[in-house]
Amino acid sequence: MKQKKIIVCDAIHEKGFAILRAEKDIEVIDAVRLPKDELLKIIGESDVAITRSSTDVDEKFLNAATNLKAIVRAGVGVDNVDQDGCSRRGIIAMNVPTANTIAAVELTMAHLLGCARSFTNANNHLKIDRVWNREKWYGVELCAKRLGVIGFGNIGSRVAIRAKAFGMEVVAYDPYISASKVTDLGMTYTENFNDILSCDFITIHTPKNKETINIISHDEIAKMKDGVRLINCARGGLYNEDALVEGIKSGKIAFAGIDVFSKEPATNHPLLDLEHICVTPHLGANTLESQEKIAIQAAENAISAARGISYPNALNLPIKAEDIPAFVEPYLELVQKMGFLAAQLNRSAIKSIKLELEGEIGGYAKSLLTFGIVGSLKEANENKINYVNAEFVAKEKNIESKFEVAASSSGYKNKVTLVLTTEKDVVSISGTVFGEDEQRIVGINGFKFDFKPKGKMIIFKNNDVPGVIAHIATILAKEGINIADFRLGRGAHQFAMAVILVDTDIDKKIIAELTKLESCVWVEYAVL
Ligand SMILES: NC(=O)C1=CN([C@@H]2O[C@H](COP(=O)(O)OP(=O)(O)OC[C@H]3O[C@@H](n4cnc5c(N)ncnc54)[C@H](O)[C@@H]3O)[C@@H](O)[C@H]2O)C=CC1
Ligand SMILES: O=C(O)CCC(=O)C(=O)O
Repeated sequence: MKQKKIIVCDAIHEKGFAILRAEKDIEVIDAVRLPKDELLKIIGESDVAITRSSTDVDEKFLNAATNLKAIVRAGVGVDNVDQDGCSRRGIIAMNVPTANTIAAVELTMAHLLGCARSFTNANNHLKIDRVWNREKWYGVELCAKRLGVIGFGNIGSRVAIRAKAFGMEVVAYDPYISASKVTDLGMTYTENFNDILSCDFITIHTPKNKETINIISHDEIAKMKDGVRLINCARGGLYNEDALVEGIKSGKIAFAGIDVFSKEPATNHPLLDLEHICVTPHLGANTLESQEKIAIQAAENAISAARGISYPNALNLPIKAEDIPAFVEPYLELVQKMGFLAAQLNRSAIKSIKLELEGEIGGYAKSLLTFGIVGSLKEANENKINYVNAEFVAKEKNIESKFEVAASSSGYKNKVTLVLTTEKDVVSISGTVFGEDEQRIVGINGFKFDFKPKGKMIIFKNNDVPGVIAHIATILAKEGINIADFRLGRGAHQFAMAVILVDTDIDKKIIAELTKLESCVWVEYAVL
């Protein structure tokens, strides 16, 4: 029997190795101590790789991994795994989502206490400098202080519960959960990010993605209380690191507790030169218990994948290609993009996802719905949602998912409408495919359009009065934003909607300016 090769690229608990070595059909390659350029020379032999945050699964890695079938990220965050690159090469990317939750929660609590009492500094002062100075290290109490929690998932919610036990008042910001998940715990849920910025302590527990990178930067720090204390045990770069350095140097930030850096290992980072900070070298998951659990799960999942039996927590497993005729394929991609767009236009806890299908495409409603769910939930659940678990995750979150098939009545041969209902609003997006693969969005909330689902776009709903286009164009021109395309949809009533495709990223300030226009009903920025 030919053995399958599983390569372990980063340190995992010995129990994981023991599980791998016990299987006769598995050959284990221990590459833990191998320099990363050497790893690339041997990765080509392996069927499955187990990695942690020290190995970037990037273009270089994937180009060298010519025989790889699956990669198991032994942890939660998959921001260092190029999932699209994996999909393009047919490599299944998996993670181990909850085994290190408690470890990360408890390190966050340590940083929270460290931020309050500076005991890491006092420790260094006494042990290294041999100075007994009880006056320099006055702290503050957690009790009766406000803690802002950004991201109320597995880790954020547990940090909040522990902080509450310390007598803290917790305010949570997470647009992708139901408010009751927070309020049922006797905490405050907010949709207004400024409520977080006004807290005494702030901690972040979101994935790292385009929406969360720099979620706290210079402007946000400027709005904070003097003497605020900030913790980041999620990912480097969620707090802009230059802004952190500036804020700590100026004294605006009294103390920071930082476990993660934009570029790791971070042995020469300007944050390390500052006094009012406690840093740890990405230790969030490093407890014996967590590493044992992760290693066991990672090893078991890697074995299943090597044998082709199952791909637990697969992030990118596609629906069986042979069951899908060629004309349906672009619709799968289109529906996923429509879900992703709808979720960006309607950011709130999702209640239901419905597909309305016209034409022959109706015969593939179930597969299309899976892709629609993945698209709709991707933004808030990027670590967890995949084609395999989409329905299950939706059910677990009490999200109703359904479809309706009707005879073609709109004049299109095939048309799909995705209706996303959240606690805040209902957004419907219609799409079709022209020719073999010309995907088009043909409607948003009943307004007719015809544009490609691709790129950076501002969606602007307004009162249908003269001068609106000129006002928008003036604001964008002032900011040096080039308009690539401007599509207008007019409704039967007094409203109109514009889709403005732009060449460069749009920051929050521009959206805020557009919101202030008298004609504006709502405006959102989305990227597909
Ligand atoms: N320091 C370390 O060693 C560790 C770090 N982590 C990091 O912690 C992160 C969170 O982990 P979990 O809690 O297990 O993930 P999770 O998926 O359970 O929770 C993430 C939460 O963030 C929310 N979220 C997404 N986008 C948001 C936004 N723009 N604003 C506010 N909330 C948003 C989601 O709705 C979700 O509730 C991981 O993505 C990982 O990067 C995780 C484990 C260990
Ligand atoms: O890989 C590690 O050890 C860090 C864990 C982590 O950051 C994660 O699980 O997201």
